[in-house]
Amino acid sequence: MSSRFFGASLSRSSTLHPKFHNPNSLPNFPKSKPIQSFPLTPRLFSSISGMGDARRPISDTIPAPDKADRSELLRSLEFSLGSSFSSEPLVPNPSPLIIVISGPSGVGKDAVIKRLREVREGLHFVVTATSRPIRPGEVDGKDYYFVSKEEFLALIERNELLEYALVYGDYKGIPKRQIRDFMAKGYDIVLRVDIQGAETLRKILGNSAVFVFLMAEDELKLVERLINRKTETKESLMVRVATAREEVKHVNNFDYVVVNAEGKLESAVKLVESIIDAEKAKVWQRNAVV
Ligand SMILES: Nc1ncnc2c1ncn2[C@@H]1O[C@H](COP(=O)(O)OP(=O)(O)OP(=O)(O)O)[C@@H](O)[C@H]1O
Repeated sequence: MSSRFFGASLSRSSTLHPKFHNPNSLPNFPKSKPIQSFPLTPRLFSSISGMGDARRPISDTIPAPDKADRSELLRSLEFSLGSSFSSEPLVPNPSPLIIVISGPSGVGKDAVIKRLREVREGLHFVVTATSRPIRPGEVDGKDYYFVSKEEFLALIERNELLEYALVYGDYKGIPKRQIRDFMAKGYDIVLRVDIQGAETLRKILGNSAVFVFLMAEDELKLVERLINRKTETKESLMVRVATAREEVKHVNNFDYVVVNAEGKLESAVKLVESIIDAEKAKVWQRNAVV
């Protein structure tokens, strides 16, 4: 982690997305003491002594606020303080975040992410690469990046995947390049992974990413949600529910837990947004490097 105010993270990407960052307003922070804009030390006194009378009280050189006009007052304050007032932002743009959203099957990961995509700008939802054949209705580059098994193995070989797994005979993995490219443009990155994937990512990214665990309000509601979705056979239902029981025990490896209660999807999405907002306001930023 490094500080938004004092650390190396002060040098920000200059390729921030134009939609939500004005590149002209990018702060050009000095390398040291970035928020000490008003040095009230020797500089002040040297400028006053330069005026001829070091013993003269500072207040004598500044017109009364109710008599002087604003620009005159500003100028004399600047003169007395020995430097002009900067209109550069005092707080630099926050570092792009990596947000890992996970939780048991049926908790609503896709539902939360779909809504987040609608309500929040500046997020990039990572598209996973897979060696599984494309299914009817799926779009390459939107649902997944569909690659052959050989291409997938080449991605592994070239260390181009942040994390990958073999799921029911098909490879699935997170392309690093996609994350790098979007972070360089100032986007925050959202990764949707199962609990095992989240555990692997925690080992790789440590505290440099934010880990959010989605939870249902109770076990019964979670099972009902899976039944209502009508996507599972009785066997897969059994496996998913049994796995979910185990998975909720892993909540301690996460930074935040968000309850996606029945009929309260909107509140869950708002809470995820608040987590992102709070993370962006942190003095000590998690600077993820992929
Ligand atoms: N807050 C909610 N209230 C009621 N129903 C919900 C809520 N959130 C999600 N659902 C519904 O629950 C079902 C499961 O949600 P979803 O498919 O998003 O879960 P998931 O965590 O992505 O599951 P999986 O890991 O199996 O893909 C869906 O039918 C979805 O519409």
